[in-house]
Amino acid sequence: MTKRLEIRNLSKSFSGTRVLKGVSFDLMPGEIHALVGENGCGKSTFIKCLAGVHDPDPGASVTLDGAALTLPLDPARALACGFSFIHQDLGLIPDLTVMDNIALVRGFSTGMGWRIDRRAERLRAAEALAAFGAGIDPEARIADIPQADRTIVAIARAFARSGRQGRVLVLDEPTAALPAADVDRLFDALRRIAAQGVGMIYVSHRLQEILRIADRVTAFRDGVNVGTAPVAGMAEGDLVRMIVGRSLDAIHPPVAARRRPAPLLQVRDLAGRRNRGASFAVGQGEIVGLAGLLASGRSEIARMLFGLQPPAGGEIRFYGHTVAIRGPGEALGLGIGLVPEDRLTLGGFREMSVAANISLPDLAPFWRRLRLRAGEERRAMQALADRFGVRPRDVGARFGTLSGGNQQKAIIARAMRLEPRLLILDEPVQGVDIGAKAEIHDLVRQAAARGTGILLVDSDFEDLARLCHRVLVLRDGRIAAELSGDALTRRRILECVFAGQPPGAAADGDVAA
Ligand SMILES: Nc1ncnc2c1ncn2[C@@H]1O[C@H](COP(=O)(O)OP(=O)(O)OP(=O)(O)O)[C@@H](O)[C@H]1O
Repeated sequence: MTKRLEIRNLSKSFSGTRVLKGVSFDLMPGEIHALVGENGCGKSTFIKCLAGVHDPDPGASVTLDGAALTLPLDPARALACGFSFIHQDLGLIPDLTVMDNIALVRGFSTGMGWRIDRRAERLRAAEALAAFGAGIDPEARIADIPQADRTIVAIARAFARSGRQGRVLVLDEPTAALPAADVDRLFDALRRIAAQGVGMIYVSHRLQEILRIADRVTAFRDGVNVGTAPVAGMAEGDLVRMIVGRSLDAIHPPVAARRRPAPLLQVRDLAGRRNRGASFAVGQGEIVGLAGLLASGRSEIARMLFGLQPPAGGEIRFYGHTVAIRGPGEALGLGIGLVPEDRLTLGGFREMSVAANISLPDLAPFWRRLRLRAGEERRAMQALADRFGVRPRDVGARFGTLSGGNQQKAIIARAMRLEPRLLILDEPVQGVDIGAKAEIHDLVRQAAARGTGILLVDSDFEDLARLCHRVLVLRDGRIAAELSGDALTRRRILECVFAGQPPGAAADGDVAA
């Protein structure tokens, strides 16, 4: 069979540094080919070369269905060739309907007098969606449909835009924001698309999902393809060895149960837009998890405690004193740190250096006699970035040039540098590779061992069960369950999160993790 895509000797350098080093890769029609590797190994750069965003170094060749493509590509030509790219930010307009979102990219059908022909539009959208078998209503608003369906609409829109059935679909962490039940729905749609002959490159750090959906997997390490293998018969450990070159079995010891510690944070009847009265406490040195479905109000609690959203009611006590936290400055002043869920808008400053991003909230230690000791600041930030494994090892680099996972590590370094008394982590290992995840978890444990109280929002229930002393399950705006000791298992968290959901929603292996 002719290969759908055959890439040979693909290299890419930035200012003389080679980040892709002669990569070869191939994709068959109808194949789902996972691309894995540690943060910064070059996955996004590889994809951007195919998308025509980056020009590869001379010497590469790309063949599509047996025909050689002239390099470099540009975005319009990549699209015309039948490449479609689905990024984590789907780029849909939530207030518009499904059909308007699709029509926006390929132009509206017009009838007499150039009026938009809604019936024709509806038909075209229904046609574009039919291939996915998801039964999505073209007239539904994007904001009102499940997360998985939004991804499906984004794929239908990408295919509609390329004006022909897509030949290569590239998905970048498509399940990152999906609740558990939605993952299966998306996977069903992906299998249907594959059955029609579309080849897929599927970038993800979620190894369990790769084992479920992919036919083959390729691992990159430091810009080099270190292996391609069929997924059938593989276990998670095999994937880990492919990615990091060794086994990580010993890195995740479960946290021992502990006696109730001295209270640090006490929250009573905290209400917001989603929360209808949450009451809980976090003790010194305690790691408390918050579990729930997407939009269950977990992140809202994080925002209210960090002063990013005023509570609609309730009381927050910190070290026994009632406090009003009117902004992040006041939160920081109290000793509350946050690693936000959305690192792109709330997290880092892309144009500033990595060092400046880490040191920003507190430069005081480096001011002496009215002068900022820049060299000293940079050395201290370098040491910190090294401790958190930020790559590349140059804190003078622009933050925006770091890979997604390394940006996340830098933001965690920034929050932990201030040694907060309460550290709120909202999806801290999202987009972070398996080795770095183990390191971040170790750092969280170490911070707790020094007495920091940790409030952890995480969609990976396995991680919550391993890392936390207690897990609070949010449902319908309230804390529906509290799990600790022997009851604190992934299975039990799943059951509590999905209680009241349709039967089967909490089936084992159904979690977005
Ligand atoms: N525009 C750029 N300028 C300089 N260096 C860059 C640029 N874009 C990427 N890099 C570097 O290229 C390397 C590969 O980054 P890339 O984003 O491809 O990694 P990745 O495998 O996608 O990582 P992640 O899993 O964290 O998303 C990194 O060291 C990154 O800092």
